[in-house]
Amino acid sequence: MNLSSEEFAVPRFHCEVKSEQKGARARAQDERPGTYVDGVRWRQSRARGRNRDEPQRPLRMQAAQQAERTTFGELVATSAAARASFERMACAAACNATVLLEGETGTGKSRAALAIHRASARATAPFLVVDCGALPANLLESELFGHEKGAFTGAIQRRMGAFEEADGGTIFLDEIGELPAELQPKLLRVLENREIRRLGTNTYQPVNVRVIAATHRDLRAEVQAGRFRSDLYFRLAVVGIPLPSLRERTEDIPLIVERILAGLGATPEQLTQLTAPDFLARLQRAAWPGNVRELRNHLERCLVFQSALPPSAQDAAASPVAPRAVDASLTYAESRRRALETFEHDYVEALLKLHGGKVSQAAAAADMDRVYLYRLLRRHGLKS
Ligand SMILES: Nc1ncnc2c1ncn2[C@@H]1O[C@H](COP(=O)(O)OP(=O)(O)OP(=O)(O)O)[C@@H](O)[C@H]1O
Repeated sequence: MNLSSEEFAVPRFHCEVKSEQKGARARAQDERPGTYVDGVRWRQSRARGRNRDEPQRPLRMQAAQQAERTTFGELVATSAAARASFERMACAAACNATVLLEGETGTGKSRAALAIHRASARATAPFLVVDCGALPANLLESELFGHEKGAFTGAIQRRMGAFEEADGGTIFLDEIGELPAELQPKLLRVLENREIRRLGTNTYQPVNVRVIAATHRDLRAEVQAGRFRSDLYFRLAVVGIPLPSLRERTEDIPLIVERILAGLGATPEQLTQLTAPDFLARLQRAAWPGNVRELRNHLERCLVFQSALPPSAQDAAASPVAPRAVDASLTYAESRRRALETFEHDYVEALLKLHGGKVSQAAAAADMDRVYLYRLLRRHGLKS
């Protein structure tokens, strides 16, 4: 097919090809400038397999594989959507390609990245995490690529960057959608040429690192809006893995609840109480904007308060059992950790509410670092 566009500038996503049950469908992505085939505007085309069985065979194989994989690393699921993601993770582990994990906050992106690394040939080499949203551009550049002594004020000694430290292993670039614009071409270069340049030097050195990136943003929309470089997006999304939100797969909730409670060391009585059909049905009806992380935090609160709390933070805070929050059968350290988690959650939730959702204002009023407040909000599933 000979496609030509009306103008020289084309949309960043020109055409989408999707496999369907009986073949594939290609569809134009943007009305402007439009796509023309022999002078006729083209919107979509379908391609079918040569015989009926041809497209069915891989689909059947895929279905059989999906039926088998209900876990990947510490992630568990039974829904078709999550199992399809697990299959992709397994494929990603078997190769060296760059991976882009896309999903809302708390859907398990960090755990998926670690599990891919652990299942890969690089498992015994380092796994390094860099949060691209946590640092200003100059510090992030040094964090990623390192710096020479005197490269900038305060660079009192030479420092290795994460890419060098992760040599032979994997680097996990969390919140890649927050990568400052000035660093985007630098990361692109690393992905294309597999070489880095420390701040303060003019020479490039080779690196052998597998990149897994994650974002809670719709990165394609960021590209369309001109905030994220399309060439970098395509370099990152060689293997794109979507992680579905919890509300898109409420059938996974019982299994996930069991897994989380076991991990939290729930007693058999607590397990019975918190996996009772009524309680699970309530959990399945809740919204969980913070996804599995929020569900996990809620279950932790249930264990602390020794009660099947209704799945709403406000209800939980108003629970009459709150004053009996101490469980002396736990170690002091564990009990303290859980109480602190609950306090942190409730504090930052109330703080943000008080300041109408304005993070900078809330951080200033609470005398907290804004980046730290963001981190807390994300950890507790209160902000994506
Ligand atoms: N399918 C799952 N099965 C069991 N636990 C899960 C699953 N998905 C997520 N979790 C748990 O939810 C919590 C949050 O996961 P994780 O930190 O990987 O999320 P995330 O998507 O990286 O979040 P963020 O975008 O905010 O960084 C972890 O405790 C993780 O173990």
